[in-house]
Amino acid sequence: MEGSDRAAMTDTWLKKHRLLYVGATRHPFVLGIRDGSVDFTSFKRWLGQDYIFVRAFVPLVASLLLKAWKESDDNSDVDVILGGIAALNDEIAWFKKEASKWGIALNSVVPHQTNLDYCRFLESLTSPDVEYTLAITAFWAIEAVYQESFAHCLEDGSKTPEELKETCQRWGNDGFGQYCRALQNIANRRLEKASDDVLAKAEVNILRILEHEVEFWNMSHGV
Ligand SMILES: Cc1ncc(CO)c(N)n1
Repeated sequence: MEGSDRAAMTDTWLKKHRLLYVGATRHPFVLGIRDGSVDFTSFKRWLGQDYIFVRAFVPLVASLLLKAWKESDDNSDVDVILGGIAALNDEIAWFKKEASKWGIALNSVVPHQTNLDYCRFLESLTSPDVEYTLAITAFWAIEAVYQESFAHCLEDGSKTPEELKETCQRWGNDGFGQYCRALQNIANRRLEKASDDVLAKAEVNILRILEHEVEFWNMSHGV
């Protein structure tokens, strides 16, 4: 593929895999939050499982910071990822507060198989053998799905229940949107210079992530 076609590789992939991307970001669970029909039992199931997922996100972002520091040609990558670590620290504190509001004992939540499968995938990305380009592209895709999903629940015309607005704000706010775009810019810059082999792997990872995200929402619905 010619260099010019790679300028925004992530956009090319999202267009190419549009159906799957829409499946991950406009899932019935998300649409249920947006139209107010969501069942709070599903929401609580999601909250407990996502706390487990977010904890498994910590080693991934830590490994990413190390890779950026060692491999990146641009210092500001480390700053962006460090911002992600700070956000994750807030997020974990927020999960604890939110769980107590809903009467969920986080320590006794049993991880669902779907969640374990996704966490195992995250763990595979923490390996030092995984190139920085692959890890940052995957990290962007994971964050982008939540940003796009929850921002949709805050758009004009949405009927998101008051109790769920804070959750939607967490990932749907403009600051998180800017952070996702910063990750996407890093991914695009790296992908532009990547070998065909890395490009092919990065695309496969994005497909896997979108599939995992659909399964994760399905799990919240109890299907
Ligand atoms: C399942 C899942 N995907 C993405 C994110 C974004 O951080 C999250 N918290 N949980």
